[in-house]
Amino acid sequence: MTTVLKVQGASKRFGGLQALSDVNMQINAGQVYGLIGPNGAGKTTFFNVITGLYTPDGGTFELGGAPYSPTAVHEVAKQGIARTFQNIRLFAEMTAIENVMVGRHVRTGSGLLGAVFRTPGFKAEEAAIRDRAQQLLDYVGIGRYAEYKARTLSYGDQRRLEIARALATDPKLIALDEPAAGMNATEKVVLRELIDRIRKDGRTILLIEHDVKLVMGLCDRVTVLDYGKQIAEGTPAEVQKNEKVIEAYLGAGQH
Ligand SMILES: Nc1ncnc2c1ncn2[C@@H]1O[C@H](COP(=O)(O)OP(=O)(O)OP(=O)(O)O)[C@@H](O)[C@H]1O
Repeated sequence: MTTVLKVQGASKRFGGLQALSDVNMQINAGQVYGLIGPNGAGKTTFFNVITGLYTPDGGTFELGGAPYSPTAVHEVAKQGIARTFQNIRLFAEMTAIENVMVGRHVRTGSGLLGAVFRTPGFKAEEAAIRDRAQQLLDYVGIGRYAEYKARTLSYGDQRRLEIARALATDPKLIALDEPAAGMNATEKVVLRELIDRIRKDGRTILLIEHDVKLVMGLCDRVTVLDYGKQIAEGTPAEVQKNEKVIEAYLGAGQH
């Protein structure tokens, strides 16, 4: 089995607060891996650390068998981790397809500056990139909105657009930060089908999610954080029975 992401001893402190202490994670190719825990447990901090948004205080990081140092977001994207955000971060005034095209430029020669200045190299690549972006919009189910401004899409569709943009970088690992947040039951079903399809198409997914039903239904393995510590790791069935996990959730007033 190929390991896609291997993290050992990830730690991050904010002043007096140990937001992550010594967290380990191994995600194998083709897995959907869940990261759960009560509010403030450190899930987003972990995402921010592995994607280069926060500099870790400690830890070793491997992606696709090679060490990587998560020091800059752009470098991590190039290395092969793409992510979405809890608070959607799209270019609101750009069209859906342009948002995906920006994602694709991580993988092309002319880069974002080429896109901005429309260099000759950029123009040559643009048609192919646009085709690929349209395919990705179709893939996530919002192809008909390609020319709509991102801000005019429904919340659920904006989340799917973020996933399309992440996929555009051809990532080794796609990290989804609460993709179901704010979605209604019907949208959640569609999202679940999409994540399942992404996995079947050979991608590896790391998922932060509050919707425990969604996590338990989708994930192969789960890590549970509480106050920055990893209190459980295992299959959804194992984790659900774990006493520490039950306590952590009840203590946080969640069920
Ligand atoms: N940039 C920061 N500066 C200071 N403290 C931070 C920062 N980012 C996160 N924290 C703190 O670290 C702890 C973990 O926060 P984090 O956002 O990672 O939790 P979470 O599990 O993602 O929570 P939620 O489910 O509410 O999103 C919290 O106590 C939070 O206040």
